[in-house]
Amino acid sequence: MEEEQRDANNSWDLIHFSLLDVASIESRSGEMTSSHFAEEAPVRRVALFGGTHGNELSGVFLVKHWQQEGEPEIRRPGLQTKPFMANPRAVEKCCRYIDCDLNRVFEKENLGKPLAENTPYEVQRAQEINSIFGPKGSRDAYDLIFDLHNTTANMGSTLILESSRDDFTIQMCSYIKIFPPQGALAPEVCPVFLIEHPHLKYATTRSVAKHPVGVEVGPQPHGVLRADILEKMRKIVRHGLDFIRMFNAGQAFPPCTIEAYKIVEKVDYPRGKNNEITALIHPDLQDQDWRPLHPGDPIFLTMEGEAILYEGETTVYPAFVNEAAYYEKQQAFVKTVKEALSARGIRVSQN
Ligand SMILES: CC(=O)N[C@@H](CC(=O)O)C(=O)O
Ligand SMILES: [Zn+2]
Repeated sequence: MEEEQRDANNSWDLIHFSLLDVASIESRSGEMTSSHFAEEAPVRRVALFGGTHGNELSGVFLVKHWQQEGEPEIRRPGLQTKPFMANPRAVEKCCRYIDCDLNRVFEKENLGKPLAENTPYEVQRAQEINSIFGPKGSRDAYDLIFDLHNTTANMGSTLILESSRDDFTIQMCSYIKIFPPQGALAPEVCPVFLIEHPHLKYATTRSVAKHPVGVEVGPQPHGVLRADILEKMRKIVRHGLDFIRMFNAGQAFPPCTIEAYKIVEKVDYPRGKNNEITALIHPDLQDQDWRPLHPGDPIFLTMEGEAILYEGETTVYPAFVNEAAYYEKQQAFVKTVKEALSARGIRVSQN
């Protein structure tokens, strides 16, 4: 991403940092200690999932590598890190999924369903994953899962969070975004995408862990490996693991506020009578993920050359623009809004 946006993001962070209201942070916490740090359990069991979608090859390739190499890159003192291929049958076929999207089936209902002959492969696999890394929502669940994805959209290195109340993952994102030398991925920014929403949230594979973290790096076509994209994903994982190690070792992290993009709406393509797509993503919107979309800006282009405009009343920030995997989900892009995400100060509990 370009300098301009990075500067904008940084100044935005700074403004909100200086406005940080410590009293409101304190009021969120019953457990706050006298020095204003919430104590959290150590994060000891961490899984690295690749191949949740079998054609998103950065994660597939990294997980295969880490499994072979005996994990030197991902080993950290006091941490158990497990690289894991989430959908091996889809990986083998280099397709997103076999029967249904694995990254949508982790509702409690599916996880507890008795298996039958016609149970989709991914639902069976979800139950296996839940028994290895969950059970979802229980004390026995893995502490944290990094779930590695690629997108065909120009989203850069995006971190996906599921909850605005998960101090640990917000602190981790803050560390990855802004810590020395100038942010782990400098000069690139690392947008944080929040999928918390009453209807739009989906039941992800990583949601079996206590702290789910999605890593979404693009643009990369499905079924293709790009060295630049792989390197970005790898850096995020390394810095994420460093953060966990420092936290477990007793480092305290002060309250922080980061900029996030929160999902507000999915937008479908214009469609004709037989539900066929009648317009393409407009060239002015293509590759413009995380850039402001203002009322009146073009979003689609018909075959007759007519621009279809964004008719909303407020500026939004599009993401997953022209994601290949979302044509079947009837989704051309998602609208997000900027939101400040605050976390309490945290440090590891001693008992
Ligand atoms: C392109 C793609 O697969 N994106 C992921 C996003 C996520 O992991 O939350 C998905 O739709 O499951
Ligand atoms: Zn994916």
